Amino acid sequence: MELERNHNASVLNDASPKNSSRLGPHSGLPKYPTSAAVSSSSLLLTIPGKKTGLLDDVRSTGWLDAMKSSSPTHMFPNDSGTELTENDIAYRNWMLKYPSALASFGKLTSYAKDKKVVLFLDYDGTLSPIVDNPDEAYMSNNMRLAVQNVAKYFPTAIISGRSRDKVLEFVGLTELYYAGSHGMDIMGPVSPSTNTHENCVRSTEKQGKEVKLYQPASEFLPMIDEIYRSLVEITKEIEGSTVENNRFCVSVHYRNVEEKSWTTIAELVHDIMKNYPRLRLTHGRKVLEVRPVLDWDKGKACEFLLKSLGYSNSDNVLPIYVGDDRTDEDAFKVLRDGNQGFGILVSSAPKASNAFYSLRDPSEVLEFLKLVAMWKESSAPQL
Ligand SMILES: O=P(O)(O)OC[C@H]1O[C@H](O[C@H]2O[C@H](CO)[C@@H](O)[C@H](O)[C@H]2O)[C@H](O)[C@@H](O)[C@@H]1O
Repeated sequence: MELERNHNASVLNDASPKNSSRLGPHSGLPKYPTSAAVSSSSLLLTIPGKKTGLLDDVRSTGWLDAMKSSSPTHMFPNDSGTELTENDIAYRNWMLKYPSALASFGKLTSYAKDKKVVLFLDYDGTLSPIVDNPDEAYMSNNMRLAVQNVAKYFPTAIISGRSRDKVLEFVGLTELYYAGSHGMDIMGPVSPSTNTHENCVRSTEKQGKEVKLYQPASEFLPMIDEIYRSLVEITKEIEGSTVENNRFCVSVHYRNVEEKSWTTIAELVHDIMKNYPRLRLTHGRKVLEVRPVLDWDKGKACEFLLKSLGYSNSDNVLPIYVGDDRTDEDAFKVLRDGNQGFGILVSSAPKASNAFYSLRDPSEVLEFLKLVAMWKESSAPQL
């Protein structure tokens, strides 16, 4: 599995930022204009030529392996004093490399001293538990309150694979910044620093607030709508499958599909993708995600938002990104490579990551956010 290999290759030995000085695909006839004709051409990714046409590509390219491993079995370390299982031991060993952000909170606050903390939060599996029905992935009121509290003190952005409107509907907090469609639909602060970006426009959101909208994949909208309709059509006979239109990308869910039909679903999606060389496929948690071939992801979205906030190349900022999914790794990597903050991986199973710290599940994310707000409240100057 390519992603796993990449992560293993890029994970550093020292999981703590302490040693850091700052902190720390497809061919076929194109149906749409080629890169020369699109305004975001500088963001277009080059995808290696696809091997010619066999259906067993699905197996040879590792799609099925990736589908099977896309949502790891949950393992809960045994804290009750009884004998540890192999899984418990594996998780504990893994935590040596990715320490708990709760247990390491003192250390984290020492990095944050005299810096402006900026919080980036993924939605599904981070703020809301993973559930069978994507339309019912609600976050708890306690979580909402905790996010609202941290946002009083720190610029806070939600970075999700969902459409921006959908994630805003779930979160319901207008004081935050939002990046939907894996960062391809950003609603951020108005600032002159990002005005030079193409596809960047000022807008007024429903509550009258002036915001900046950045949608680097806007010319892909007709293509995304078209493939969404085709995916709905071809998967309609597969019991349990659902297709979600996330505006600039599409999710094909197979969480509720019997495992024996996964090959069929993979082959159907693979076949359709052959007609769309300008779209690519990534894997999430029991979901296949179709998105534009664009050099833009959650990591780029973080960089864009930091720049909009006036913090690019700043030593005085500590960005913290909390996420559970493979797509969050792009953001973890940006922070790690830039020595400019750290990622916190939400996972109850060991996995290679570019994050520095870990939290086990959304309930620990809640505790973490509460601690962050309490820390700020207790360190605020008394009037
Ligand atoms: O970036 P995220 O906010 O984590 O969004 C990633 C995908 O999340 C959703 O799917 C996942 O959560 C669902 C609800 O718990 C679950 O049923 C599904 O199996 C998971 O893959 C969302 O529905 C997708 O569109 C997002 O791309």
